[in-house]
Amino acid sequence: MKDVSSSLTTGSQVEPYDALLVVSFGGPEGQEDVIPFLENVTRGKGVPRERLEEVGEHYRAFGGKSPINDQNRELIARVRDELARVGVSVPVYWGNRNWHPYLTDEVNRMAADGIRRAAAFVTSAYSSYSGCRQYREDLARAVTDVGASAPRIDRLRHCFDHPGFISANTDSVVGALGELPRAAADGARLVFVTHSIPVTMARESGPHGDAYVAQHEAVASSVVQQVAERTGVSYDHDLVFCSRSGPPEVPWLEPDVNDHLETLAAEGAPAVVLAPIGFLSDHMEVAYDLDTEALATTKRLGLPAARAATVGTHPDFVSAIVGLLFERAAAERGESVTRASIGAPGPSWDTCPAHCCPNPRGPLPALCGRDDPTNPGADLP
Ligand SMILES: CC1=C(CCC(=O)O)c2cc3nc(cc4[nH]c(cc5[nH]c(cc1n2)c(C)c5CCC(=O)O)c(CCC(=O)O)c4C)C(CCC(=O)O)=C3C
Ligand SMILES: [Fe+2]
Repeated sequence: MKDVSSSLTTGSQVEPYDALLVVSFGGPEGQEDVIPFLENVTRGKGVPRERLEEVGEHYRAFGGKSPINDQNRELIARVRDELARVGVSVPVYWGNRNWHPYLTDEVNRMAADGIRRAAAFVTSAYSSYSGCRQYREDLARAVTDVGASAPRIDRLRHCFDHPGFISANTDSVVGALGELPRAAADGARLVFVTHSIPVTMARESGPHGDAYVAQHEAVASSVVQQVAERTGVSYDHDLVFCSRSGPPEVPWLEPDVNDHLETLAAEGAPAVVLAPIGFLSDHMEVAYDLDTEALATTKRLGLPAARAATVGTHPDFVSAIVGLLFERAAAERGESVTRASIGAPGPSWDTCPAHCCPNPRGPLPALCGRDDPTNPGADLP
């Protein structure tokens, strides 16, 4: 494996890029932001009113402030530190889909700063319409809104398979095992948790379908293996889902984490670790759906439980982001790169194939795919 992050340090490591753009979901910063934020998220999505009110209450209970923006500020600070540490000077920008700083405003700022070509790190590790193409549509809209002065933007590949993402998650699981009562820890079940999505969205995810679940299963088994190497214990594990939305008649991925905890308790599991591998930081889904709701379920069941940390600003995850930037830059310079990757699906791809993660409501312009007319490698359907 070519370690691009430790080679000689000059700005040339990021050529042809002159900026890194972190692209995220965004979240409200106070009570008055909650409704407009939720309107942004759910516009045209057919989310029932009762669900919206319920989720609004989750935000209200936290003072109307989602943890996600502060987490992103912290992540960006650590990425800047890491770039400085390896001697690379490149500006880092931040734009969101659903809240300030909005992507279009940030791309405008990049254009004003003279940025010509940027690499985008999207804070979503896996393939799905919500986590992949929808961000590519957001980028297309931002670039169109800004017009001719907008930079060209390349999205960095999904990070689910990156060794730094896997090892950061392993560290978190080992840490959580250490919080369990000693007698119960060795028999603990590792319960990996991610965001539920509609079954049809899961079926159409990735270049050949079914990528969303396959990628999570691969991460879960890589982490289980690394945990076994570190602790000497081979833990049983499951993949479960949280934060189901949508109308009740539309099937979403199951089992729900709370239902699964009931099952484990009935089977006599001595303890559980909840490992939120589907979330890169402590989003509202983690703060509410896991730390509030699922941990209340374990308490009611008398099941000892610990929640593993999200990768957040773990140093391995921060250097994974910088590694992905250097890897892609080298590939764009025409150098041959070995992609750092762990797990059965193999390294994720730079440019999405034409029908990857389709929009369930019909096609919209999207950057960074083979069906993107602005992409020099376009291979239009
Ligand atoms: C796959 C996936 C990710 C992971 C990838 C990624 O990170 O992008 C993700 C992230 C997030 N989802 C978030 C919040 C919300 N998601 C909603 C609704 C939905 N999510 C969906 C999927 C995903 N969502 C889907 C299929 C819907 C139904 C509506 C639709 O088809 O789009 C709703 C509306 C209410 C509701 O329906 O629950 C809210 C408020 C926040 C911010 C949290 C915070 O504030 O800390 C984050 C990071
Ligand atoms: Fe969501």
